[in-house]
Amino acid sequence: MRWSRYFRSKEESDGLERVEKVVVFGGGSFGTAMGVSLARQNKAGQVTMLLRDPYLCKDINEQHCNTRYLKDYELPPNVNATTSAAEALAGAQFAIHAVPVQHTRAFLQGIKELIPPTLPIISVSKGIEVTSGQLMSEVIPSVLGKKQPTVYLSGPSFAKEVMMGRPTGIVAASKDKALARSVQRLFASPDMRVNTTTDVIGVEICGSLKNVLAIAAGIVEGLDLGPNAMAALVAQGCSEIRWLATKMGAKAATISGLSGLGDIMLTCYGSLSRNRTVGVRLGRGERLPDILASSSQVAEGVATAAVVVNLARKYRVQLPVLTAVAQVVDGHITAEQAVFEIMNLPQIEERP
Ligand SMILES: NC(=O)C1=CN([C@@H]2O[C@H](COP(=O)(O)OP(=O)(O)OC[C@H]3O[C@@H](n4cnc5c(N)ncnc54)[C@H](O)[C@@H]3O)[C@@H](O)[C@H]2O)C=CC1
Ligand SMILES: O=C(CO)COP(=O)(O)O
Repeated sequence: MRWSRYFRSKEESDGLERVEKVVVFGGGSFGTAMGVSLARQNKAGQVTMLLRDPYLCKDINEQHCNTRYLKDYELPPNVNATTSAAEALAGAQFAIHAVPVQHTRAFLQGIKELIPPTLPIISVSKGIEVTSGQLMSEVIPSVLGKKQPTVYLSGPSFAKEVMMGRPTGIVAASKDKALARSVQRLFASPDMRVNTTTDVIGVEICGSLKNVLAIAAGIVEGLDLGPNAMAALVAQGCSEIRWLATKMGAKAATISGLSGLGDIMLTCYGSLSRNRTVGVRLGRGERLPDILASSSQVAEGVATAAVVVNLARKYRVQLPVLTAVAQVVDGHITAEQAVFEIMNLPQIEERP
């Protein structure tokens, strides 16, 4: 970066050091990690997490530890937690929304009277609401109104790595360019690079579908099919995501960027992925209800898989891998049958 640009961006970031309070909706691993990332670089600011569980609040406030989701990490002193939405929202200048997609509507409906109409909501949740087929960029405005400022933050970013301060690159997507730049400056740090884009749909659909593809990658791992199969599967999955995302209006640069290819690679190959882990266990022959019952963390791809079938129909695209995941998840076929069916599809010419 040229020095002149460095100093310009420094000036802008100094402005955001005046952010005194950020509220985090949801006290799981990613809400905590992103809140901590902000708290570390702005020690004079306050990060307040809004949780449902008073015992977890007590641990966060007294032991400075999220004992349920990230028990191996100490939280900075300027991170606190409350179960009171009024207390959490009072004076907040940004809200990070990290409640799982399927619970977002009910959660926001419950607190919407307390959310100021000018408060920017930064959604980090990745998935599609099953009941409506909507992305977060549709769900949030449908509850809070179209005028609520919103940004969608996505990209390859495991919560634990963010907690460890490892270098991470993400994308802030908003139709409001100035707001996307504010969020870029808010999160940018020596550990975190943040790109901006106006391609909200691209960022959101890639972030949602990569979770479904990661389940497929886990299945290949669990069935021990080997690296040839894994590479073929991930390449096919990338094509399917590109076909659907393009029809939905996503830009090519988004699909090949951090929130597309970047997050596909992380989630399909990274052992920290919950979606991939669900796939590994399915591939090893475990039943989905048992897998879900034994995990306290959300794997958004399980719910999103169900919606993919409708999207394939609506946008008239064939998505053999992604729809096979849906069939395995809903118990129609086993993981072995899915592999057999995909391998026995007609041989084809490469498609653009
Ligand atoms: N963990 C990660 O590495 C990353 C997660 N994400 C996304 O962030 C979102 C949140 O994920 P995590 O924090 O990892 O999940 P998590 O499973 O660690 O925690 C989920 C949190 O949501 C809360 N919650 C669940 N149902 C709720 C309800 N009805 N009302 C209010 N709160 C509720 C839980 O109590 C918990 O605090 C997901 O959409 C995920 O895809 C995005 C990037 C990375
Ligand atoms: O979205 C993620 C990383 O970018 C996290 O993936 P999992 O939800 O599969 O753990």
